[in-house]
Amino acid sequence: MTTSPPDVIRCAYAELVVTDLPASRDFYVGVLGLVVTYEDDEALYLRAFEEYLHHSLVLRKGDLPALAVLAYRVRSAADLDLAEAYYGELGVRVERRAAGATRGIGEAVRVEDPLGFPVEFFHEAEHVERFTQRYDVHGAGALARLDHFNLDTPDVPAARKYYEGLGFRVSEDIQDDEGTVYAAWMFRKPTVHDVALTGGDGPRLHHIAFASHERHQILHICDHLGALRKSGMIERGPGRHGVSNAFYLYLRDPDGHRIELYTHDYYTGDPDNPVITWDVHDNQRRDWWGNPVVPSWYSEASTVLDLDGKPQPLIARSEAHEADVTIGADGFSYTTRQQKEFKLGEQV
Ligand SMILES: O=S(=O)(O)c1ccc(O)c(O)c1
Ligand SMILES: [Ca+2]
Ligand SMILES: [Fe+2]
Repeated sequence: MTTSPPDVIRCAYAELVVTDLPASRDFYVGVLGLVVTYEDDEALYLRAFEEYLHHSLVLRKGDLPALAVLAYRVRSAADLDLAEAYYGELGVRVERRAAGATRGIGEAVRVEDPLGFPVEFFHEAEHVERFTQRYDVHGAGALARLDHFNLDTPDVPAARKYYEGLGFRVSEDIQDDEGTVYAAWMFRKPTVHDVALTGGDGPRLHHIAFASHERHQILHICDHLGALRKSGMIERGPGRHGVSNAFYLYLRDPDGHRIELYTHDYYTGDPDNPVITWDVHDNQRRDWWGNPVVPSWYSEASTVLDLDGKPQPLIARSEAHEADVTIGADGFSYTTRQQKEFKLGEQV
């Protein structure tokens, strides 16, 4: 590459296609408590309480549940020209979008990246009220901000190299002793990740995650779903991750899109931040208490659209799938107590 990459600050918003806007509003606003910046019959523009840009999530009505775009904020308007040149040199499809092409977002560059994902780079965006201290509207399950995207992609080392080209650094990854890489977490903002690469058939969106400040907010959302008799929307957790150390919960929205609620990972901002590599057979890597990862978490993910709104064809992962290597939902693995012996986990 001769051109410099755009200076990415952080993951900034995602646009999901949903089939039933009122049902989605009941979940994202009624249960998750996200703030409606703007809504009409076609779309909902939502933000979490600490966010002052127009939105961090767009839900657009459509026939096929899918990811329409992942957006990263760049440091300056000049980075849009860098993005256009960088992706032009990569030989992928590049579109320049005028300010307002997406409500609340300024001029942008939208690409089909080398991994097959629709990705947008923007700098300008409309500022709206920041609800950081609007405790009068927070509610018990208040979410603070968008934290990361998690992407299913067949070749994790290739995806890692592509994101390193964009200036992302690895904070943690999962490997085996033959060097197969099952997942990697990469960041621009000084937390564990803005993007995670999960080895699997792709391109697919595995999840998007919102961060809360405290575990009790995540637990309240579990209780709230119970009160609505919608506890079935809980797919995995609540629990404590090994990777990232975050307390987590995974929900499936009315269309099956996976949303993670996440709190308390750690600071990664120094240049010598140590990389943590986990053994795929360590059953505390994905859940610090060793709870099994439910099979659907390994196998299911959202369709991804190209820039014409058409589903991207999938490329099958050729390396081993983590779910197989750990024999079902983490069925056989070891804990530090039983070094190298296998602990028979619960089969779910
Ligand atoms: O399950 S893992 O501990 O590997 C994990 C860590 C951080 C995440 O954001 C995640 O989705 C999954
Ligand atoms: Ca705390
Ligand atoms: Fe996550």
